[in-house]
Amino acid sequence: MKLIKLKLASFRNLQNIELVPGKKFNVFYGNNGQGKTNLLESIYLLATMKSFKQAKNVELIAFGSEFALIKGIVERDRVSREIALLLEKQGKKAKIDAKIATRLDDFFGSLNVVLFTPEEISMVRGGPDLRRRYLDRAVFTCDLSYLAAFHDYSKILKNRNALLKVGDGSGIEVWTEQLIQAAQLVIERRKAYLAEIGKLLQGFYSEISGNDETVQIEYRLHGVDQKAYSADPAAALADALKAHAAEEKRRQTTAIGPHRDDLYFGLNGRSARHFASQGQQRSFVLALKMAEIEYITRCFEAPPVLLLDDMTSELDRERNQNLMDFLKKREMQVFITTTSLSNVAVEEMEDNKTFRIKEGRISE
Ligand SMILES: Nc1ncnc2c1ncn2[C@@H]1O[C@H](COP(=O)(O)OP(=O)(O)OP(=O)(O)O)[C@@H](O)[C@H]1O
Repeated sequence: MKLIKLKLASFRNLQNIELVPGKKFNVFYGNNGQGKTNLLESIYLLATMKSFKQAKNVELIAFGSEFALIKGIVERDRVSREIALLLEKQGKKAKIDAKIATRLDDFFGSLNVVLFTPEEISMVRGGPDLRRRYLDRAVFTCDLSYLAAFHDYSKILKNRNALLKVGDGSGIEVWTEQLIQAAQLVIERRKAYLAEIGKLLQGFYSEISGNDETVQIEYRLHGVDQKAYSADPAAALADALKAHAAEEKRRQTTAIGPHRDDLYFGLNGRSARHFASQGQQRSFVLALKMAEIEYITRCFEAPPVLLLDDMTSELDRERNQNLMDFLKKREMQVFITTTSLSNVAVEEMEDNKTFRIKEGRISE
């Protein structure tokens, strides 16, 4: 999977861009605030329809403009397609080969991306919502039907919460039953994904850290007994909801379910969130991303495009070198941003293209 052309109009500070990236390493350099991250954000949007900064459309459209346009020509198995995303203040419209994309699988899967930014260390350190967001997006990439399962669950949860807010609890059983069913579909898919990623994680962590530390990744049900869940998921969820009934009445919201679950990241048998150093946490996230790259490569039989935002300044020399070795071995297109070319070992990157970004303009 490769992005062979990118056109931007009125996207943030990138007013008018036409770019022909190379098939392997693409390095974008420039001072702070010139548009490097904006460029990666546009590619991410083209793949996922979402901003990795959770930005609203009005923030993505250049100041003073009414809309922004992101257009890319992508190539997979020697077939190229044009993806276009029109961002208006009220919404987004996607077109594939000039036809409006109406179904999910019209749009998704033409371009897959994996993103690594310095901020993503907060996935280890921060609250569970960041880990759930990562997990849901990762599961969805290879399993489009996950989105329907996730939306079903969210709808039922919303209805159940609405009833908890207004009523005396009557009629809740119907929603509880539906919630239990929908929750299982979400949890099972998340767990299945983690089982696969878990198998790959250790190898990549060792590769990146160059030591023999051990890593673990596990799904953590919130307020539900893990063993009871393995034996009988529906009964375990029902029991947990019963046990939380008083709390639910008091707080007027559903107390357990996938919307509260978390991921556990372990390092040498201890919580990476609480005990790992910054460097170890960074290696953990990077290993997770490498595992995701491998997973996507297997399910699409084509590697995703990797977006590395200003990451070279974040890793030490040895980890950097290990990352470079990983990238060199793969037929994967990579977009790297950096403040200075001296931060990245361009001379080691076979088949590289460098671009300078200044005040929203890109030159080779
Ligand atoms: N909607 C918008 N319209 C015009 N300019 C915008 C818009 N949103 C952000 N910008 C501008 O984009 C610039 C930030 O770009 P970006 O985040 O890509 O910087 P960067 O080159 O990655 O810098 P750093 O190295 O500091 O991360 C800022 O100058 C900001 O004012």
